[in-house]
Amino acid sequence: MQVVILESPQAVAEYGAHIFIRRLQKQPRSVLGLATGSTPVALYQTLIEANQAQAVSFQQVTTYNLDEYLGLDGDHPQSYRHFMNEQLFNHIDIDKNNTFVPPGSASNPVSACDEYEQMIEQSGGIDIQLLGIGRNGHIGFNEPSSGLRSRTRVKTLTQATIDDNARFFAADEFQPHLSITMGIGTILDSAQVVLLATGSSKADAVFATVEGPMSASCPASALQMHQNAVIVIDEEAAAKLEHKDFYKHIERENQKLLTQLGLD
Ligand SMILES: N[C@@H]1[C@@H](O)[C@H](O)[C@@H](COP(=O)(O)O)O[C@@H]1O
Repeated sequence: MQVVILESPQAVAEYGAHIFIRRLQKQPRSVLGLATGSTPVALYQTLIEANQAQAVSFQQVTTYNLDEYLGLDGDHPQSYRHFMNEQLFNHIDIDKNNTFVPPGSASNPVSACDEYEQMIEQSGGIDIQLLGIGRNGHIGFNEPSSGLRSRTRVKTLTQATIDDNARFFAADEFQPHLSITMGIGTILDSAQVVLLATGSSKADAVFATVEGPMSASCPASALQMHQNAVIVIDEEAAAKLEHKDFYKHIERENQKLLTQLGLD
């Protein structure tokens, strides 16, 4: 697990975006795993700017989103499909037919989950998966107690997650308590994982993810088992890490090596 600690949320977004940009420059046909929430918004903005400056193209890209609320149609303003259109897809040269979000309004959500897994597999698997993290350590909507090898399925949201996400819904609006989410096993199958976290409200979850025991109590801690996981965080989110200085030292050494090899 590589831990990159940066000064500000903006630096986190740019560092994360450049991982995607470099990958797309090398491999324009990439399959990207995407995330919602407030954290990735600045990263998406950086990708939009890079696309508009013609530094990167999404014409051959396929995307799979992590999760969706069960019971919300893609046209619903609080659906994650709508979020992705607004925050990214409407502003880049991607073919929307190649963008996939779990179908929140599927008549049979159980078989829709299996189909989503098959579609990812048929695309050749995910090259880079972007993740945010919930305050309780969830990734996607894999809440604490999720199986560490779970696949795409219907998940019940915890009250903590419902409360955290209530800010996006009007007071009298229907807020789903169920979701469809890629499983932890699905996420671990991605060739690379990039998790972003910013702000002090994420410090406990980041600590449990990086330095806690691997446990279903903190679903993101399963990333300790991933061969290529990068955790990009700001100082506030890193505040509780015991080995913070060591991670910074490693990152400086990595950068030196990349410069020597002409790969920076
Ligand atoms: N399902 C999403 C997660 O994928 C996201 O990581 C989390 C954190 O969101 P934020 O970045 O707004 O803190 O929110 C939601 O619950």
